[in-house]
Amino acid sequence: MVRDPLNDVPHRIKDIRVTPVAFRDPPLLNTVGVHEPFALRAVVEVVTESGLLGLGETYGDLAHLERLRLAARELNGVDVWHVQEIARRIAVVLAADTGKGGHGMSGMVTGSRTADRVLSPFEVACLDIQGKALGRPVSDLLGGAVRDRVDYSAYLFYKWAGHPGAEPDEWGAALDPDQLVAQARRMIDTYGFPAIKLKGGVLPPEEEIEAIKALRRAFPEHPLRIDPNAAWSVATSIRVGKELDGVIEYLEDPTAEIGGMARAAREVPMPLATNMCVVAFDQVKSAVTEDAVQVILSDHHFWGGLGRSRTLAGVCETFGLGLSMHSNSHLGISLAAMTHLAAATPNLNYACDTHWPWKSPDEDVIVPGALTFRNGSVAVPTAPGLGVELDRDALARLHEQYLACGIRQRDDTGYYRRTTDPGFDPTPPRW
Ligand SMILES: O=C([O-])C(=O)C[C@H](O)[C@@H](O)C(=O)[O-]
Ligand SMILES: [Mg+2]
Repeated sequence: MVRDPLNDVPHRIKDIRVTPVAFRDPPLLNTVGVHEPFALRAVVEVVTESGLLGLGETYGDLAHLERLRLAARELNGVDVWHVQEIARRIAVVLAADTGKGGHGMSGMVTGSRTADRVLSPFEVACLDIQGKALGRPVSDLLGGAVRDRVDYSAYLFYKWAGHPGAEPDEWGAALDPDQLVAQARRMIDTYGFPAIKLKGGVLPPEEEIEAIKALRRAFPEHPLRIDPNAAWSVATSIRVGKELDGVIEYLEDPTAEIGGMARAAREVPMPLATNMCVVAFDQVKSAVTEDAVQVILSDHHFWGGLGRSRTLAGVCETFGLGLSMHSNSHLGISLAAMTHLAAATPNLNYACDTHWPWKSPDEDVIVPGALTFRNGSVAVPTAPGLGVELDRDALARLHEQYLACGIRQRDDTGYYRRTTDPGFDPTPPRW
């Protein structure tokens, strides 16, 4: 007899645990400041009456944690197949939420929807359980993998040699083109990444243009991108865009807002990409009408999970937009989710972002071995669900680290002011 796992055992939610964790993070510079010594994440565990465990990962800022816990209390008894009911309950409980408080992006992504950010880890955990119930990988639940490996890009950052007052880290300083090329060389030698992204908006644009040109000379075959997180005026964006004609595959968020991006897009020769001015479905219409962006970087952490990210992919396909993938500092549960999503998204036509190389290999919440990089790509897990297993000892260690580190909200600007320049003002446009 063929077992019908959908019907013979209900997979109703019995318990949800939300555990904040902290892991070491190098002093990576961006236009709003610098990464603090620890990055925060939250691990969401959903347990069903049938005894299955699903995993999700999301931001670890205190305001977000409080919302996750509020939402978790509403979800007991819901069947993990009823993600729409989960979304409805979360929308109801957050209806009066003004969206205030950090959520892990240090002010760089501000327009995403609170309910979508909260839904995401629960949805991923439910998909993990659904996959385990059926004995199928999450990519199968999303329509099936169209590739068995997912490409990621080398995500370069300007950085200090070490955190103020600490020893230099293993990567050392990267504050000029030669040091960035050395950073890229090391990252590509180690991981094999087929594309390169530079986090810009840190130094005057002329210096960042020189860095991109140095990367082009050193890596003639690698597609390149630069992302100043809207640090430039429209005029500066146009100047840099023209200067980098034929050098970069896309220019990511050179300037703020759909209107600014639209004006820049009319003048620059390459596609403009965004994970800042189109971060929710209600922003797509004006972006398309104004032809403000040609590539959207999806991110299941703020688009409301993997299912809604597949919907975004359909929207991009409909309007002829390119699709790439954004990341923040993350652990293995997120990497697994990103990999399943990318595998099951045929029109994801760029190497995805990942902060993975910046994380110490000995710090994660999953049992090592499920996700490995080869030639810049990760094999799509084929085990049921996400295909990763929670390492409880590691979770406890990183939770202790969270309690000890004292950081409760990502604050790149505050850290930069405290350590370097009390008068630092990241208000865009900086150039
Ligand atoms: O593409 C992006 O905008 C990002 O990756 C945002 C991140 O917060 C990045 O700027 C960082 O880690 O500093
Ligand atoms: Mg970006």
